[in-house]
Amino acid sequence: MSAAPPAAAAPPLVDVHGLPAVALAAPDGSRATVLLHGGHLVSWVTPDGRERLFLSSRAVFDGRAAVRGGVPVIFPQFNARGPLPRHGFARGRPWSLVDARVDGTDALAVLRLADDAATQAVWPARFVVELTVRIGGPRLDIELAVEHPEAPAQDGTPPAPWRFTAALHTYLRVADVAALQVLGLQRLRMEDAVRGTEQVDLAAQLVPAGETDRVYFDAARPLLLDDAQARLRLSQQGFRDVVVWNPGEAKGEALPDMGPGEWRHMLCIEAAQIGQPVALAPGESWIGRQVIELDEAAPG
Ligand SMILES: O=P(O)(O)OC[C@H]1O[C@H](O)[C@H](O)[C@@H](O)[C@@H]1O
Repeated sequence: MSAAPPAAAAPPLVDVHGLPAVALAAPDGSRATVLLHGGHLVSWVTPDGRERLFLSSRAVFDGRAAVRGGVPVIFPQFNARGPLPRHGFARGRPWSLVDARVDGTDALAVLRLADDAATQAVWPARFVVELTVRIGGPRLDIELAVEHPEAPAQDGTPPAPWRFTAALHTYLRVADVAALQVLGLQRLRMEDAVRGTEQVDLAAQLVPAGETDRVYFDAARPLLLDDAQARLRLSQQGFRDVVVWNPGEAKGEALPDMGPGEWRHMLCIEAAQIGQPVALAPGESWIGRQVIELDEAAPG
């Protein structure tokens, strides 16, 4: 898909390891960088100057592969739960910049991905996906809007309903994955891909120990991530499920695009829609959002 021209007020694109990106700067000093490749947020810096997202030192920026870190957009299929390549195709496609500006105390960017010949070759659906990244204060707000347009495809095929799963696959930077806890997941139905079990999680907190790969379903309450450096509050709307992932030592060291030992400094807490795929008829749309806030009462 060719990139749409940015809106008049949009800042010039910057270069991130050879890929075009939009750089956001809010009046309070918070900053973010979003690659057009994948609509991929790769950096979020809070006003205190601290990077809050993990980005692998060996991330591949070749304009095809998914970047290891930041916030990959997973659409229209989560993981291997369908016929498409793992995690769908949105994270490997070129998105276009629709808007980027300062809005009061915030800075925001809007990026768009629409179906084209390449997506239709693997997934015969007409779609428009818009990602809005908004920063300001100690807060990151990411919205994913998915629309089923009413118009027929270019070849005249009438629009038909389709279903998708999705996630904002957020890689949080943590001091030490073995010394943190996630609160708010108790009493949720959970699929544990490491143990191959499905159960209701009764633990008051999740303390990742080794490889962790879990889907928690119908996670309605906000989560807290406490580590030595900060307390983050994560909330979501639209997305019903939460994924918590860390590859652990053996798989983390084996990932070709993860630097040595770096798996210790990341934890993915993903706002996801997995258990109940969303069905959209022509003209319908769906919105999911993940909001991450630094709790300033905590140390760090
Ligand atoms: O390596 P990727 O394709 O980016 O996937 C990374 C991870 O994503 C999700 O969190 C899944 O639950 C994991 O099973 C998967 O390993």
